[in-house]
Amino acid sequence: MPVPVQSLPEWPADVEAHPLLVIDYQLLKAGDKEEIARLWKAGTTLGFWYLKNHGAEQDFVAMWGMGEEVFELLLEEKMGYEQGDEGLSFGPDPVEDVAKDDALSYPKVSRREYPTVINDLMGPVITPFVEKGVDVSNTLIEIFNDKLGLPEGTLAKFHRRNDFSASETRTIKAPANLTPGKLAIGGHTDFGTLTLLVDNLGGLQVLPPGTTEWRYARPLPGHMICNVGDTLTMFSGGPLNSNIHRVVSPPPGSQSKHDRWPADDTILAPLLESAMIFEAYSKLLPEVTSYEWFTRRQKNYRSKNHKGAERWAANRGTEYGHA
Ligand SMILES: O=C(O)CCC(=O)C(=O)O
Ligand SMILES: [Fe+2]
Repeated sequence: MPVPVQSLPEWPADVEAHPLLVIDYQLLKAGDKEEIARLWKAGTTLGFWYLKNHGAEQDFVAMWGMGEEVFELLLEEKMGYEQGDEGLSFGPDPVEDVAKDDALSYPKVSRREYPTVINDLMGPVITPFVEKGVDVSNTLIEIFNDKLGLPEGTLAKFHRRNDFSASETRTIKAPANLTPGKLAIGGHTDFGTLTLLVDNLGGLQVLPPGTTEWRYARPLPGHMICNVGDTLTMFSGGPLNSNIHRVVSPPPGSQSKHDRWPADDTILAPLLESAMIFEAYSKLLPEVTSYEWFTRRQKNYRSKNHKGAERWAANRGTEYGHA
């Protein structure tokens, strides 16, 4: 039987973690200028921050439980719902991805079908998590819009709740007691506008800008870890930082004895409007739509599409400042 999240071992005292700014969602909602300035600082430096008081704390627990049920499915059953090699990642491979569009329209199918176990958990677990994720993302996006000096609603136009996008919720399992020193996920940047991450155990590491040492970003109970994705870096012309990160396994200390369950809600879509941003952006990156950006990266992850040594670069993001 899995150990309840509330009883998991705490972060080991002898393992150092990188401090992230803690941002209070309720203060952001209330328009608190200092908190908004701290969010901007987090977004333009490391590009990672904690978010507290977001109201989704119980949904975290439900999502981790959802992972446990789904990953008990036989592989053959899951492969019947495989994502394919065309560049979109909804479906099990070997993570469980559910499109935001399907979670919000359930029981109407918008993008694809899912195994019964997912359908059964859509209403009670997945849809409420996605609803909250979309609300949080849209609040953060509105603040960044303002701080970037864009006309009101500019970024929002590219993140309309009911417009199709590559936004999805993703659940990944890293089983307990893995061989130490392995990378669960290699160094990468995220595709989307924002990622909202809910980890039950450690493993996530960031490479702070201008340094060469990977540092743990430890999960804090009840907090999301939010990060800027490639799309927001591109929209902003550079200042909002989609920072490189990775996941090492197993989790540190006695946490290593437990299955690791990250779930995240990733939001993606395109933009370009303010003259200031446009100029900075055109120096940084050639013009590309979010669909092209996402599908290029996702497609080139797939082993069927590997073409020798150049495949690694083919699925990279903004790590090297170019597309
Ligand atoms: O598992 C984690 O903590 C991070 C996962 C991640 O980086 C991703 O899904 O893009
Ligand atoms: Fe990531």
